[in-house]
Amino acid sequence: MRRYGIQPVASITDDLDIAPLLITSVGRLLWRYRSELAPVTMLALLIGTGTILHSSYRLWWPTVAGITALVAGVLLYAGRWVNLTRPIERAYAATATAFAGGWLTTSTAHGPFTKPLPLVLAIGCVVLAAPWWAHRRRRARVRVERTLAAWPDIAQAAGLAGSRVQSAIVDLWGYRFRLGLGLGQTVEDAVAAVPRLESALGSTRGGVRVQPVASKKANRADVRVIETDPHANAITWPGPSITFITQPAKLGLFEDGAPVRVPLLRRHGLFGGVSGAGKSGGVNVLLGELTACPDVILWGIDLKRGMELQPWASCIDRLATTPQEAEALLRDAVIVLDGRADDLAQRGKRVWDPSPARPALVIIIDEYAELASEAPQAIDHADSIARRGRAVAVQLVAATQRPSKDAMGKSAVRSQMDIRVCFRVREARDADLILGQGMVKTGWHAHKLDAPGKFLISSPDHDIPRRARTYLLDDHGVHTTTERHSTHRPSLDAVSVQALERAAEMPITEDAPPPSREAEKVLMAALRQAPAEGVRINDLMRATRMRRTWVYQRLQDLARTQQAEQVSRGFWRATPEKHAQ
Ligand SMILES: Nc1ncnc2c1ncn2[C@@H]1O[C@H](COP(=O)(O)OP(=O)(O)OP(=O)(O)O)[C@@H](O)[C@H]1O
Repeated sequence: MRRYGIQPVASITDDLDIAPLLITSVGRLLWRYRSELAPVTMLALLIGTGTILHSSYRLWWPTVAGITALVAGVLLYAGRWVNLTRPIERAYAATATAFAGGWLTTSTAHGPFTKPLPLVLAIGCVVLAAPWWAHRRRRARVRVERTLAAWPDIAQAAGLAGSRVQSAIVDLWGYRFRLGLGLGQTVEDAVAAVPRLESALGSTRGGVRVQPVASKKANRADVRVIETDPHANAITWPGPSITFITQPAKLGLFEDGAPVRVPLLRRHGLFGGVSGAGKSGGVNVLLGELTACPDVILWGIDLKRGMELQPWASCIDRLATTPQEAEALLRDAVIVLDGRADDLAQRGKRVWDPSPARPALVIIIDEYAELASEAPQAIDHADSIARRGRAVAVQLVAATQRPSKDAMGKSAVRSQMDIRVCFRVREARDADLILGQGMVKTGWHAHKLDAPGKFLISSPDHDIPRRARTYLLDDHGVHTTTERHSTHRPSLDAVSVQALERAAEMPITEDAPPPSREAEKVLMAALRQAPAEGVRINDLMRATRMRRTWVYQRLQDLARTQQAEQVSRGFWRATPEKHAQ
């Protein structure tokens, strides 16, 4: 009994020990549920502040009212700055601020416990708390914060002990966080830890991606956890995202739901991937965007008898469906290019700024490999456009299954492609052909893309292998888009038209053998006689009586063998050393 008799004393002592523990636990709970408790905290703060203001600064109520109106207005109109991206979120923030500020203003003047202020506050808090508690993004953010709070344990389990979470962003599709890697850990270590991370973070298999960060810092990695896959279903094209080619076009969505924005002006594009991977789908989206621009004129080459591009015919200014037509089209594109180059030189300008009156010329070539095999002459022109077209806004977009050297004809075309869109390829190394040598090794695994329309993009703005999916523009979509856009198509500008007319009048063909050989002699002589500042291409054309393409091609050849050099833009002469020899 005695033993039991001392029990209460012992329990009092225990209670005293437990008190700080209890306070810490309650504190921890309050901190853990701070987001859910925010409306209660707000209510307490308002009563406290109202009491202080009423007792000591009663006359300040107009200031409180003014600040309230200002903050509510700023939230409503500029809430984006504080990550309130949706209008409904901004409206909520402004309403809550107006209510809290209005209540505080009144209680500053009359006292927080003056009737009916307590009742108004209670009702207001309950009404405003409901959307707060229900808000999906807030709840997701809290869930992610709680998951990442356990990061040291997760990192330990995944073999990344010592790494830290530096920042996290929650979006519609999941969340991503920036990882500061532990001493000596690399992005490759983080990539290798992906299956363990998936398990430790409780995500689905394949739901975690690790990427190097854009700044290329070796001790950082971006981890993306996909909870809802935006690529699970086809994403319908939402309509054109641009009205001028100067704006970046949206081609689809990345896995985090972010749009794939690509500036198109002064860039050549290559779309590659196996049959059925979605190249034509990608080209359709591109056409949907470009046909919405009144400062772009479109030409097309489709040697599959127009199967792919014919549906766009009403928006395409010129469509070639046979090798002969393709060759003529590209030859004319080079003439346009030269005409524009001359026009710029005369105006003392360096680049052609597209406008509806002077549109950019974009040439879409479906199945480029077929062009290379069926119209090899055309490849010379394509090569010329790829090399010199950017400044004058004459651009190429080529789609092909496998852009090998054979299929692409001259390799210059491939190397000049600034935007590479790689759909699924059969073998890993094929991605190198589309994206560039060595890309597969650095994580550009296009062979792992698992659905049509999924792609990797490499361009000056996208240098990280992030999976994306193009929007889907079905036949009906193409039909309605062409109907809508065909009424706003521009015509070819006067400079280009005149260049084409002049060329049509010129009797000499560039591939007639005897005059060509004669012309080569004349060209070399003219270069040798050129003054120190060189001779203009126009003068060389006149002297040789050959077209610009021919002259330009020979000059390139002579430059390669160091027999001629470009002194300044458009001025050439024979290389002095060779001349002296
Ligand atoms: N973004 C996408 N989302 C969903 N499905 C798509 C997408 N893109 C393409 N597809 C589907 O994949 C099929 C094949 O696509 P597409 O014709 O574009 O492939 P391709 O690479 O051009 O093939 P080919 O080289 O044989 O012309 C389409 O019929 C379409 O149903």
